[in-house]
Amino acid sequence: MTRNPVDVLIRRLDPEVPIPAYGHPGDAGADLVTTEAAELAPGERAVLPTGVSVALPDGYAAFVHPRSGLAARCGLALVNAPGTVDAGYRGEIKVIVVNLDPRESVRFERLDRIAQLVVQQVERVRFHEVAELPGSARADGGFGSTGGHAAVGGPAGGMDYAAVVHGREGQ
Ligand SMILES: O=c1ccn([C@H]2C[C@H](O)[C@@H](COP(=O)(O)OP(=O)(O)OP(=O)(O)O)O2)c(=O)[nH]1
Ligand SMILES: [Mg+2]
Repeated sequence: MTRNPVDVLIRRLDPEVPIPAYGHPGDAGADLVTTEAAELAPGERAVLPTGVSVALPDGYAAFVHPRSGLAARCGLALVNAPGTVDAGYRGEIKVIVVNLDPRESVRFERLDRIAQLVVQQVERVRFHEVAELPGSARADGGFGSTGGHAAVGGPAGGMDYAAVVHGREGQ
């Protein structure tokens, strides 16, 4: 089943820039181009303009993701991947690239596709401060803890999540 597309307003700041397009049906990302040619030495980074700005509907955000082909072929990464474009941002979308190849420079021509934009619905949350968090199977096991000794504490032990949240409403 195909869902209706979400409408996003876009402004071209450069008349030669193509409207971001999905390569295939079902693709998550629409490609962004750079309007400036650039050459990055190994380890060098740059903030590249894309020539577009957007107005996303409330409740959405757009994420600037790397293109895997450039990552595999040239070692190109996005410093802040994925870059977050807020619904209220009306400025030009920029792409913060870095050349991670230790030896080779990477060169872009004007209008080369350098990144892809993924538009997603995002939740807005309310934070409820509590003295103790409910238990969980993972508990405080952090990086690399899976597969070691068993986590202490059962699922949601000792606290009714909904009661804590709803019990505090109106306070
Ligand atoms: O890859 C990116 C990431 C962000 N932005 C724009 C849109 C986003 O809404 C704004 C701010 O980004 P972010 O919140 O990540 O940066 P910040 O350092 O937290 O800045 P601010 O204090 O303005 O929120 O910059 C881009 O154009 N490209
Ligand atoms: Mg921010």
